[in-house]
Amino acid sequence: MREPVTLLTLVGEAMGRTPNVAGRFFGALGQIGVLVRASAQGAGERSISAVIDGEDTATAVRTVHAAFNLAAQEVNLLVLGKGTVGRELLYQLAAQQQALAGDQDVLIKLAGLADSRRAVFDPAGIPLARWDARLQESHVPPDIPALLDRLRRLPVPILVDCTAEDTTAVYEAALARGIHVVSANKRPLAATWPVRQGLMDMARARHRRWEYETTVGASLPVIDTLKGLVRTGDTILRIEGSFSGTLGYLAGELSRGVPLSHAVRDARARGYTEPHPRDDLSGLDVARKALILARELGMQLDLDAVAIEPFAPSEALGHDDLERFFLALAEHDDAVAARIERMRQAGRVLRYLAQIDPSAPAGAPAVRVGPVEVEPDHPAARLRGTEAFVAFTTDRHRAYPLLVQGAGAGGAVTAAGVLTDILKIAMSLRGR
Ligand SMILES: NC(=O)C1=CN([C@@H]2O[C@H](COP(=O)(O)OP(=O)(O)OC[C@H]3O[C@@H](n4cnc5c(N)ncnc54)[C@H](O)[C@@H]3O)[C@@H](O)[C@H]2O)C=CC1
Ligand SMILES: N[C@@H](CC=O)C(=O)O
Repeated sequence: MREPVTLLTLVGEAMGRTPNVAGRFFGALGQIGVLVRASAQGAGERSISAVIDGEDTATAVRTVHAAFNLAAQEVNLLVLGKGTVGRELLYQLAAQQQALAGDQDVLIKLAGLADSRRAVFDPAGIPLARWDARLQESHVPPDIPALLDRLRRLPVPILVDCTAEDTTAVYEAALARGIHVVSANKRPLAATWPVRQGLMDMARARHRRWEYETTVGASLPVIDTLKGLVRTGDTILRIEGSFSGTLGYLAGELSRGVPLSHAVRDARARGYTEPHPRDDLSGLDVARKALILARELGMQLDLDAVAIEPFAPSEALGHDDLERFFLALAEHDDAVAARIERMRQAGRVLRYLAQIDPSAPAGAPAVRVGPVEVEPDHPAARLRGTEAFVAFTTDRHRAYPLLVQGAGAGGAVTAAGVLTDILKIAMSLRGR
């Protein structure tokens, strides 16, 4: 037995007549990885005791209080990335923290924050008005395993991935430690099927949540809707739509006569594009989204099975350096403008569409993404700005596809979707 130990006792009237008191007590401790070394139930049915490691005392007490609604449910976040989405998430948290604690009994704390160069961690919670300064003051490099080790000791630990990196190893480390994951980042979901499936299995085996609603259509309820259709036994016949806020925005700007390179600069400045806009213009970002949806249907595909036609000429997309990239893109401004004008004269508009066809014949790609010249009566023709839409044609929604439509990119909507995913986890632990 490790020493020192703590005897944690839950005391209450009428315990013997209230169902599942012991389940909630031990379940709450198990959720945060606290080991119960010994346990006993009082003969008078008014107390339950557990012997736990002394170092777990504070966390265990807070967690048990929350499990019995004696205190707000504390949730502890480690946020990776403070770019467009991460930064906006922190602003929204700062604005909502008090209301969530008061109205929803959920106390969301920022335990840690990391960018690519440094990290800050404070188990008492980093004040949300000071996260920027605290990170600037830090000289600590982002040692992710060490940060996760500290996070897992706190009630309801959640890793929030607002980067655009390959973070599959980070998720593995988080889930192995019993940490929930919320992703805005599509890359781990678009990893090879065995890697993605391994993470899903790990989350399930450890009863941890992995939420990723914002990876397709920002805060639009695309993934929840699809999961609902699949779980209730509907058969998905086809999914199609315009999945990219950036490409929707660019198509609109081009049709107003804005040169391609200017419109892309503008979309990037507005926070719609991926960190490198090449990922949008090449079709890769839409391909990842389409793959994420296809996999929800159980289609065991990898990214290389997606047929991708780029939005902009591939030869313009080679440069890593952004200034050189924009210069190369500008060389194609006139040709792209001429194509848009030809479409306008023919009464059509340019859209970038994705199609998922689960029963595609052998040899034909089941998932394809690419530019399409659509007629004015096509649902995509009416999209404005960053609007995205996803149409689900199913056995039950055969005559009229089920449509999800709205802003598909941008810091504010995406961060709100990430916060919603965090709250889903917190609320489910409160039984709501
Ligand atoms: N901007 C949008 O409208 C939407 C973005 N997303 C996704 O959200 C993610 C973030 O997007 P943005 O905020 O727009 O990108 P961004 O480029 O503005 O921010 C990414 C941040 O991650 C940081 N970072 C890079 N490597 C890191 C590491 N190893 N550890 C910690 N931080 C690291 C970078 O320093 C940067 O600040 C991307 O995966 C994107 O696909 C999803 C839906 C919509
Ligand atoms: N770059 C993406 C951001 C959201 O996923 C887009 O424009 O759709």
